[in-house]
Amino acid sequence: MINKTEIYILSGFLGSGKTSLLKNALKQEKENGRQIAVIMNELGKVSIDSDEVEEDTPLKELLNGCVCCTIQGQFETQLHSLLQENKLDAIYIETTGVAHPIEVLDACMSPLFANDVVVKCIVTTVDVHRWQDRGSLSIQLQKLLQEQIRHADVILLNKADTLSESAKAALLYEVQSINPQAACVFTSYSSIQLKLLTSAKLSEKQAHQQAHVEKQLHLKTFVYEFKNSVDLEKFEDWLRHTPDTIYRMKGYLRFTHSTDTYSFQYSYGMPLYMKELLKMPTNLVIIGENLRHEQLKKELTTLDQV
Ligand SMILES: Nc1nc2c(ncn2[C@@H]2O[C@H](COP(=O)(O)OP(=O)(O)OP(=O)(O)O)[C@@H](O)[C@H]2O)c(=O)[nH]1
Repeated sequence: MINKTEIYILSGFLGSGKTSLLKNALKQEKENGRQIAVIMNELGKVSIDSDEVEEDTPLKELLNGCVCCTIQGQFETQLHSLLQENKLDAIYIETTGVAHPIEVLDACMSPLFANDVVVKCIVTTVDVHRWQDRGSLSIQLQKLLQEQIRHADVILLNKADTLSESAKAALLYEVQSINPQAACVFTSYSSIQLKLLTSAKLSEKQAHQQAHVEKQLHLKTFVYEFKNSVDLEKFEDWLRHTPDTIYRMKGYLRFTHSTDTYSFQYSYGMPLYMKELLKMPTNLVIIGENLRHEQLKKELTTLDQV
């Protein structure tokens, strides 16, 4: 089997330490001899942080918009071309400080290449001082900080060197009450051992262990490749019975009633089908929490019968 390219999503509020983390990770990846590319997304027209990436690392910049809002299509194109032009072990994506992790994950899982990549983990850096003062932020930004923590697999509580032990304990308690599953570490200048990220089979392992006890799980993705055309009615019936912890589905499908390929989008319970002019790979990408991979596979295989 061809090795999939690992994707690491670096999330976290403005100034929380994402670029420091990226620099750190790239240095260690280089020492390990792995081939890495970087996508940097910044809101401004000019990238400042891209100078931090050495010239031999393929770099794509997405400026003047946020992956998760205005430029998702552009992001997918860039990711696709990075994957086609290079043989990569991993891609690091530094998101804007205001990106929402689910939307970024969504953008990484285009049905065009979902089978060639594996999103290893979402890492969220938290500026502990900003967190302590979060009451001064707008409600929306406070909510975003929480969401960035809630959906992370690894959380770096950064700029923690000046915190007292009791302040650390209180902080850890707060963060873990939002996200009990993530690995949480206190850091200074986002300094970590790369293993914390690369061994983040973590989320899969946790998912597996916890599937038996029905605890809340992390955000997961699942890709199914259809071999055959599908009966639309049965497909819609299946959709109606999917759990509401599935936030998003997208892909390309062929139906028994037509020779065309359809693009399929599904969010907030609403399916949308559109005729595709090109022949696309019939992948279905599913994003959600508590995804039961085996169950989904079984159900989709049943639909996928001639
Ligand atoms: N004192 C202190 N400063 C830090 C620490 N980590 C990062 N900084 C500084 O905080 C600033 C922001 O860090 P970055 O790594 O650029 O953070 P970022 O999340 O990439 O920032 P944006 O790209 O603006 O969203 C920089 O000036 C860093 O040098 C830390 O642990 N302690």
